[in-house]
Amino acid sequence: MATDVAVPAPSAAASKWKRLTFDTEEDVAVSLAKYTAELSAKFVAERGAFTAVLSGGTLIETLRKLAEPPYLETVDWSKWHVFWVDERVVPKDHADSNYKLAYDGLLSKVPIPAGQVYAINDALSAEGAADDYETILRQLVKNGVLAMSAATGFPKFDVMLLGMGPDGHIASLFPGHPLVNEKQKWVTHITDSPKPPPERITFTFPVINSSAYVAMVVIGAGKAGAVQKALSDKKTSDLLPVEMAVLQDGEFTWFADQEAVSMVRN
Ligand SMILES: O=C1O[C@H](COP(=O)(O)O)[C@@H](O)[C@H](O)[C@H]1O
Repeated sequence: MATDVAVPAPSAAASKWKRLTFDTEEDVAVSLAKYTAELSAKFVAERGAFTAVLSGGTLIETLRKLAEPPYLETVDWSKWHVFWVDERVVPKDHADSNYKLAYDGLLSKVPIPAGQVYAINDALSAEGAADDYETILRQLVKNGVLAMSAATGFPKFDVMLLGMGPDGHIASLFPGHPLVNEKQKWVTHITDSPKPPPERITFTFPVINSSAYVAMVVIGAGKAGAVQKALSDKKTSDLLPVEMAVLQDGEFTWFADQEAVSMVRN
């Protein structure tokens, strides 16, 4: 059972925002698969392609129902283009790789053409891999696969399916780290991530905030403190990264279980 709350986000008065709360993680997984499949159908019909950005972490497990019937058969996987909002700079077969996590949990089970899955070049340094990934994105904009936001001048992905750490970090944008203030680059790198492994690449806030749709998926009591702060209408200057995700011209949806919103006052 979902509780659907659609109110202006305290930090995003101008952007569309809603919170969907479910009794269990299983219910979140059911709704997230439906949401993603519906967006895929919408964008494939409108523009003949669907650009989907994944995070690592627990998000991939909660996406599991997308690789099951009916979506396994009904989604037009041939039109999908898959990206990572962040990636650890490790070999693609390493246990810490976000690519490996998504491959094992989703991509190996659905028929997305291999050339439309944009993993990082794991032979490069963190800086080199970030520059290389941005170059690939720029080429996809030229090809018309990836849209641009008229509002921001940054790429506009059709959907970003994101998780959040217990500290409120999203992508590899961590609380108090200078990377949260990057305003020019599309993709940047970090060599001192407070969460291991230390070397990562990450989309920047201008790119995240240019998305058409963002699903922020939060499960479990470990996320409750950050969820409470993010959903509070009392904003302080020490914004968590998740509070800096404010879409310019898109729709932001929280998918939460009861435990994750257990500290939120309705
Ligand atoms: O390190 C990372 O952590 C976040 C959150 O992960 P979770 O396991 O707490 O859901 C994830 O979204 C990000 O992609 C990943 O690199």
